[in-house]
Amino acid sequence: MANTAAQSQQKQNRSRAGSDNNKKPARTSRKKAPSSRPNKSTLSTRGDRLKKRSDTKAPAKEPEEKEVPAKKKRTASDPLDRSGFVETEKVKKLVSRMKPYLQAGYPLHLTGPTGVGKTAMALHLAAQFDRPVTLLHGNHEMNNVDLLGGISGFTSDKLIDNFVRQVYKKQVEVKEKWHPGRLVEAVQKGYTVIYDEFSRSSPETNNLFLSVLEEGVLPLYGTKQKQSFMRVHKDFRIIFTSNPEEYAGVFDTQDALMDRLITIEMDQDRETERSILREKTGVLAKEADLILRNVAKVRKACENEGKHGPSLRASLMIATVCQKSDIPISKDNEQFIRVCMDVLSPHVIKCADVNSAKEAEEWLQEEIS
Ligand SMILES: Nc1ncnc2c1ncn2[C@@H]1O[C@H](COP(=O)(O)OP(=O)(O)OP(=O)(O)O)[C@@H](O)[C@H]1O
Repeated sequence: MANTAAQSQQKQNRSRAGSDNNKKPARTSRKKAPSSRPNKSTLSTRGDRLKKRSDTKAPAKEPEEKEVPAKKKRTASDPLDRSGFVETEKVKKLVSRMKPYLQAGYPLHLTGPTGVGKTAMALHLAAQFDRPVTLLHGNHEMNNVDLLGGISGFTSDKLIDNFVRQVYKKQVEVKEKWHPGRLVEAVQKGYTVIYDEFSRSSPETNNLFLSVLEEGVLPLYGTKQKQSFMRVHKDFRIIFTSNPEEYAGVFDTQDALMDRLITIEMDQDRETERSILREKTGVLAKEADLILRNVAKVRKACENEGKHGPSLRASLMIATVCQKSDIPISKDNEQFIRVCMDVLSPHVIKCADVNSAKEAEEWLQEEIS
């Protein structure tokens, strides 16, 4: 009891002190609660004032997540690292011919035989715009779900009301969860899309691109979203690649889509191939010439049959293997001839008048040594 009386007395004293403080604030209370206003004596100039203000500005919100330009994220093993891209005069001219179309927002279509450098060029062009790059690879199984996304499961909200013991109420709300496809993200955020070998996909799938390219909207067919379409971001760009030889037997490229593309035909001359081979593998000029000559002989045989022969890829393979295994690149070296045969035989079987791998090797032995 005595204790309670003492406590009540203390309480009264505190409340009196508090009312005194209201009239005339005590120094101590000021110290305890420093004003958020800066001290005048330290703000003699406007510059100082501005400085102080910005210094005292609290980090109001989480820093916004900024998109790192594609260029800065690249590493040597990244396909978007273009440091290995060889720009000869011819390649430079081609780049400056094609870039303005993309800059103006038009879709570009690179066409040409296999291995001519369409994908390499598309990646190089895409890297010019410092936007993230989305790679799509055409195939007959690709459908709208791959591009637009689909329902990838459910989310459920469960509410259990068990406040009164005898009453138990459970409410479950189940919602379908939509996982946006890669085209949706690219269209929404303004990425550069490379749609490699687009003619391998069915015309029904490629129909999606008609309204993207013409009306600047992506229809969200079958996604069960409230909005039926999405506006295309102003930075969105797209580069298609295709191999005309593949049109036969695959799907006919729809005229409507082709009509919306700016199509550039690509080929590769000996000089460009030579520069790429030398820069990418480090072989000497005479070594590059020997490899290119051997490949050219098989190409010629293929052309005579109306077929496309070995591409620059074959030359790169031969040069890389020889460089990595210290195989002398010389027509008198057995190991080198062996590598050429292994790389080129399948093409000889396809093009020359031979019936077996053995005959192909004999053909090559005669032609390249
Ligand atoms: N300018 C270049 N600089 C460096 N490498 C290149 C260049 N052009 C082509 N290449 C190389 O040549 C090879 C074939 O090029 P790429 O894959 O781009 O051909 P493609 O035309 O897309 O072939 P496909 O139709 O078979 O897909 C690749 O190894 C590529 O890196």
